[in-house]
Amino acid sequence: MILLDGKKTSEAIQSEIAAEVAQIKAEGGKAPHLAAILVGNDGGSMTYVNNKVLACERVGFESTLIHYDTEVTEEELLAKIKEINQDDTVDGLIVQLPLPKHINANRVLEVMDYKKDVDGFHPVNVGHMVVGLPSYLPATPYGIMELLDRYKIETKGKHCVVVGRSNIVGLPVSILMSKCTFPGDATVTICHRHTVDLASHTRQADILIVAVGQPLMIKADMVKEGAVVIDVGTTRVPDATRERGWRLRGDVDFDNVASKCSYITPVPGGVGPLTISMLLKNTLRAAKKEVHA
Ligand SMILES: Nc1nc2c(c(=O)[nH]1)N[C@@H](CN(C=O)c1ccc(C(=O)N[C@@H](CCC(=O)O)C(=O)O)cc1)CN2
Repeated sequence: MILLDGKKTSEAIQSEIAAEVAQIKAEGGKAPHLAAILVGNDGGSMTYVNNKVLACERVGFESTLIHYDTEVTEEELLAKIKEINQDDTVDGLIVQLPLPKHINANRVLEVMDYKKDVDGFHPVNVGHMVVGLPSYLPATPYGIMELLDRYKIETKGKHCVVVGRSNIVGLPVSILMSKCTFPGDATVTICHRHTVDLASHTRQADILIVAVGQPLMIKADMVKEGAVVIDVGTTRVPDATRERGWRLRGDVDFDNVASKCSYITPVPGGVGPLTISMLLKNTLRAAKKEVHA
């Protein structure tokens, strides 16, 4: 079994980005600039956004964090997004998800300038991704593709089973895996909450990607011998033995599944860190006007 080391891969990607940014600056160019909007005080969301800001500093980007109380109105949020759309000093904009229930996330994503949508969630970028036009790929699926690529894992003709159909991970990764690219060219099955006999599907997977947020849902008897297993889950579960009172759990029962796999991602240290590096990569591409002129 080979561990897919997301932390090490993420560090390598960030070093590559930092070198490119240093070069841009040395040639008199400006640093890429990411603006991040956070609403509310959810512990996980605050950690992720703070880590994004720290990662920006590490690679030499500029960043702006805009933090609203949970009570912010949708109108206020939309007005801020429109203001940033017009701000030529900002290359990339993200709104951390999930948003509070009183805010319509689709309206928020649609009002964003798709040229600055470095999360790749705007319908224009989603559509471009589907038909193979230049687009920002959503960071987590992009990270999964990067991991498969860097570890040279064969995907062509393989059966890839994706568990979960979210717009952030499950749906886009299933599209990317089915496309005629490397990694890709896989035969893809998407499973979700209404799938009957989930195990009968997951057991057929050469590549199993799980993104449901249900700790330890995938047990050893649900995985084929020699499968590649990508665990996207990062749920905080109470744990009194830890100083912070919780620990992170993936969707896969790693301790019992790992020995059956050819490759597997750990949690933490698997797909999560790549999400941040691929966001940086998209922001760099935005600054270079590489995706949309
Ligand atoms: N606007 C967005 N919102 C959300 C996205 C996204 O891509 N854009 N994805 C997730 C959360 N997410 C990034 O925002 C994210 C999740 C996990 C990690 C990560 O590094 N996880 C570490 C553990 C970190 C910890 O201690 O909690 C790991 O798995 O090793 C980074 C980013 C939903 N919202």
